[in-house]
Amino acid sequence: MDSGIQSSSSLRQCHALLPTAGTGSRLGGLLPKQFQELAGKPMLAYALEAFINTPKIESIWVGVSPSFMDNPIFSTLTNNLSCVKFIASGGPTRQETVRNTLAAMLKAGIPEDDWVLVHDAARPGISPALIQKLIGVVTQSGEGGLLAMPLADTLKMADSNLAIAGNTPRALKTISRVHLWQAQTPQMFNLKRLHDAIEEGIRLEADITDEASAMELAGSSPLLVEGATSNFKVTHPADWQLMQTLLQASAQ
Ligand SMILES: Nc1ccn([C@@H]2O[C@H](COP(=O)(O)OP(=O)(O)OP(=O)(O)O)[C@@H](O)[C@H]2O)c(=O)n1
Ligand SMILES: C[C@](O)(CO)[C@H](O)COP(=O)(O)O
Repeated sequence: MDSGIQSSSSLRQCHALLPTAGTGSRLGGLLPKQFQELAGKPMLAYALEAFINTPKIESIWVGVSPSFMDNPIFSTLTNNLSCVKFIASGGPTRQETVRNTLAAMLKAGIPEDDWVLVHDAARPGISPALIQKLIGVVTQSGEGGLLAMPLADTLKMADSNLAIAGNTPRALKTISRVHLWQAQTPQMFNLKRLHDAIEEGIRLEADITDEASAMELAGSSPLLVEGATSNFKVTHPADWQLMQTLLQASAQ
């Protein structure tokens, strides 16, 4: 990886953005999940290392909750690598953290036309090969895209018992899974266009749960690039256990 953040106007460079201001409420624990130790190191370290080890990534911007900025974990995670910037841009929602970090990147002089790859700190199964695959498809087509997986299971619509604790919901109908994909990250878009799309989504109070949904709202049709099952999001305790087993096995 190059150490600076200079971009030439003739070449659109790629930057990573890791939102890390979540509280990890569904996982639990004393610290937000991205700072908890998973198979020997903080979960955030896996995603950081994958981007640091991807040669096409020029700089990495980590959106941190202002209350965590003083945490010594950040300098130990990267050995003070100058291409990794920790920004006090965390907001109350994921999309606000991403929007604030994009704004900080623009303010710091990253060219508006450069690419940004937004990746959940809670997806430690990402690898340089997968990041490179997304960069290859997106830069070749010139259009934004995301890693995603075609749905493998049969999909059921449940009745409203889902909302009532202790009740077993019933299937009302089966939804066709043809054309259905599960969105992963990274999600790669033009920096300024993504910033503006999320800004607009927030203004409209739209249900934008990932970067692609903000871009869809703005009229784009992002490319779906097949990811990997191992790139799942660590959300619940069972995900943590499974990821720990996978990471321990791959370290042997
Ligand atoms: N206000 C927020 C909320 C989430 N995130 C980040 O967005 C990614 C995906 O979010 P998720 O896995 O849902 O994390 P949490 O919001 O922390 O989890 P929970 O909903 O269980 O509290 C994580 O890297 C998380 O740190 C963020 O930067 N700012
Ligand atoms: C961005 C994401 O990981 C794509 O699947 C997902 O939408 C994040 O959702 P969360 O509810 O913030 O975990």
